[in-house]
Amino acid sequence: MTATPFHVYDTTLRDGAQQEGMNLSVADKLAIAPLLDELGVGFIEGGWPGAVPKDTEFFRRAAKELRFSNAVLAAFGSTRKAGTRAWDDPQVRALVDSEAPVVTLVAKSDVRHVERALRTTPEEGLAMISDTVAFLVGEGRRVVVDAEHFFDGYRSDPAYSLAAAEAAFAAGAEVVTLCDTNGGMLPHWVTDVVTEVRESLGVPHGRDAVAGDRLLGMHAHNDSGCAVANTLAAVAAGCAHVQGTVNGYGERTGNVDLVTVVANLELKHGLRTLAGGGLEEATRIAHAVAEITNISPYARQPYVGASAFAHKAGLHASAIKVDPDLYQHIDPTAVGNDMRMLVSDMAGRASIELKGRELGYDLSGQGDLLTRVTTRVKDAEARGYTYDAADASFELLLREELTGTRQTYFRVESWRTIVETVAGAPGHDTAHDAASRDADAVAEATVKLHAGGERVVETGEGNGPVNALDQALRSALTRVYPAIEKFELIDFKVRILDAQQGTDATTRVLVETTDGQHSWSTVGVGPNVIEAAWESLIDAYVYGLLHAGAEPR
Ligand SMILES: CC(=O)SCCNC(=O)CCNC(=O)[C@H](O)C(C)(C)COP(=O)(O)OP(=O)(O)OC[C@H]1O[C@@H](n2cnc3c(N)ncnc32)[C@H](O)[C@@H]1OP(=O)(O)O
Ligand SMILES: CC(=O)C(=O)O
Repeated sequence: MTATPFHVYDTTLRDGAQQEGMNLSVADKLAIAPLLDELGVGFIEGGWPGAVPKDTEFFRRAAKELRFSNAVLAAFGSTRKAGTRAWDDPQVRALVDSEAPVVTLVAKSDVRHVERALRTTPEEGLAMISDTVAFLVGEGRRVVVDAEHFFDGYRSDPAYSLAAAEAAFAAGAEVVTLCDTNGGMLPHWVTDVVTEVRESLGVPHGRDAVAGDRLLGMHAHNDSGCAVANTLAAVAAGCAHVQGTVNGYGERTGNVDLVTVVANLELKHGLRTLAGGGLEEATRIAHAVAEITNISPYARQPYVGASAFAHKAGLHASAIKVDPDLYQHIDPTAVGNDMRMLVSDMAGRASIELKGRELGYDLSGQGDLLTRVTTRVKDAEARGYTYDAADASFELLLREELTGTRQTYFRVESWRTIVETVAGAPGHDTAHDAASRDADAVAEATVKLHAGGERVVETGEGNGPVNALDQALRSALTRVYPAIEKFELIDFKVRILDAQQGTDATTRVLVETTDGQHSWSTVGVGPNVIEAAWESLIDAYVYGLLHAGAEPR
């Protein structure tokens, strides 16, 4: 007998899509599925054919268009309706028609749900499970049974929940997944229930299972904040199949984050769960899925978040300089992530040295320089600057200390901006209220500067003063520095730092700029929002020119 491989079962395309605000098209699903296969999951649940028209179409196209290296497709659906026959139930037939080799049936295993939600008898509830599983097995399908509300049901009436699981196994189900549908379980409850169920049903522990053995699975939701812990507890207690979603998408507070689960199992328990070394691609894949779902990745997500290995405190950096393991639970490359140093008022010299290394500057052995930069950063942060969100401004500061001079591509003589509403302008209606007149405001900016051996005076128009300044600066500089044509301001964040000062408050402006390939962030601070934005904008242009390799003219 060969050992049964551990099952990693992804339900991003089905339960993940049940997340509020998520709406996956067929094309989105067809684009996500290959990423899940690349990650190395064994099962990809594509949706509920027969119930959701897009899912029916997904299975139709997937059968023709997708070829997986690691995964098989699973079609999800429910057991037959009460009082019907499985082969007559159109939704059960749609599961067969989907041509998915695996069918996952949601089945009621809490007798209270059978009586109150299905409005049928406990006996008919069990027959619905056995008939449907037996029919699908007869149709040549591998069957997984998702025993809905299993933990709640078992804690209230263990005999019925066990009978539901036994009915599924006896009819030929390969896996019975114990579902914490309401997500309220705690890890020690999960340990107790899984252990008792295994013993009652004669299911071997996952680590001892061989082909043909009954297997238990775990399907966790995160309502109690314990989804990962509950899934790990279930595996430790003997489950050999885990279900979850990439990025923890799902109903309410989400399903368990499958990447966190497999990273813990592989890196902490030494269990082989994914095919083909996909864990090292996990960060890229999780972010690529987030691009398709159009939900911004969560920076503090375990393992794959942008902040998962970002270090801010100076003391952490000083130890990391000796050995990164001193302040990291794993090597970030194991999940395809990177260590990053954040520079802020909490930085020490070690933070600056490591940040310098990250940016390509070897600052080792330059104690005085490190002290000067650390002091400048702390002083500037006390005045409102923030460098952990503005790497480009930090690099300009560092270069200034390294070279003793600030790189200048142009010398600004003056700048000015005006905002006005023009009566009679297209779309302007003088009869409107004040709020609508504000909507017609236009901005104009003038910059006077010296570049390329000339004095240049340019104006720019925009929908706001910063946009107008950006336009004017661009017009003034592009002829001398053509690289600027590719620069685009993509984000602009304003924060009032001492709000109790009212209109006298200090303002911080963060600007993000791209050249189409890379993006960089800069910071400016001032009593006036436009002044702060101007400072940030100038840093953005200087940094962009520096990295474009422009020669000052
Ligand atoms: C825990 C989970 O997340 S399970 C996945 C849930 N996902 C979804 O619900 C998304 C897709 N769902 C849908 O498109 C629709 O809800 C459908 C097509 C499934 C059902 O819609 P409708 O046919 O309009 O039925 P309606 O919502 O009124 O009632 C559901 C029916 O399913 C029955 N049912 C519910 N659970 C089960 C089950 N596990 N097994 C068999 N029948 C079930 C109910 O008893 C009810 O039957 P009735 O029509 O005889 O009263
Ligand atoms: C099956 C499922 O999605 C649940 O019980 O949560």
